[in-house]
Amino acid sequence: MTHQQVVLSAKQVSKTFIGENKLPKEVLRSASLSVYQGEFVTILGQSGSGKSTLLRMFAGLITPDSGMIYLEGNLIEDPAANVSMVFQSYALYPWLTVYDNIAFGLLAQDLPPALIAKKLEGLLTLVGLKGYEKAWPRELSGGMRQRVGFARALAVEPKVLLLDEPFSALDIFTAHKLQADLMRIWTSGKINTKAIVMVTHDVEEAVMMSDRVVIMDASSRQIGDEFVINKPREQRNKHNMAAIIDEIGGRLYDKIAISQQAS
Ligand SMILES: Nc1ncnc2c1ncn2[C@@H]1O[C@H](COP(=O)(O)OP(=O)(O)OP(=O)(O)O)[C@@H](O)[C@H]1O
Repeated sequence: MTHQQVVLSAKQVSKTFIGENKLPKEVLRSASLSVYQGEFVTILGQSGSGKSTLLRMFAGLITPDSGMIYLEGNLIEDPAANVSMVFQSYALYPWLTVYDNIAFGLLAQDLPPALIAKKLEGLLTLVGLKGYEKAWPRELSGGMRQRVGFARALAVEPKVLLLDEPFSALDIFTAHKLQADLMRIWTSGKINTKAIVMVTHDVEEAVMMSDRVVIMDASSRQIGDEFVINKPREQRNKHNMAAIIDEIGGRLYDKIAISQQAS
């Protein structure tokens, strides 16, 4: 895997929201993060530290007050067509079948139904949804719904896939199965996606899946520590990754303690 070429980057982005109490809340302060070709980067950090805000900026869903977001050198200012997002809550359309949910982005591009069917054939098999095309989201388990979420995101062949706690609503067995399937798809070379950025609270999940884990620092409101995970994924397990899981968990704990003291 080559990591030289930057695919996605946040350059000194800042964001202040006006909270429900009408007071400004600074969430990001000149934060920067570059994601390289072939990289799976995970953002960890305490609740409210701005992880999802940064992820939504990468998708073009939130505009920074200052700073820039670039996808392959092009400024992202609006919802980006080449970027797909998967949400914790699945965010499926309940009035559409599994197939139509997955095809939604392609239908929006006005592609002919036969071409859409051709494009989706392999994907349905890849994500384990073959035979479920006519089902309704309400008929599916959480794991299967999230498979639809992944398939819908991948159907448009995004350059970048953004994952906002995609496994956290699932039981641990379903989550592990889906994580393994995503890893298989990601490393299979069958998708054209160049980089994945995930937000999670689960340190073990981050270490098992990522090439690099970064921590959003709630005090500086920037990306703080970074950990490169060099061990090949197929050789990683809970035991041989225990030291790095502990180190990152400890660092995270320290950051939370520091920011709680400051507030
Ligand atoms: N549109 C908005 N309007 C006002 N405040 C917002 C908005 N979006 C986010 N916030 C606030 O900004 C802060 C950071 O939110 P964000 O969702 O980015 O954090 P997070 O690190 O992803 O948190 P969590 O881990 O709990 O999901 C929070 O205090 C949140 O309430």
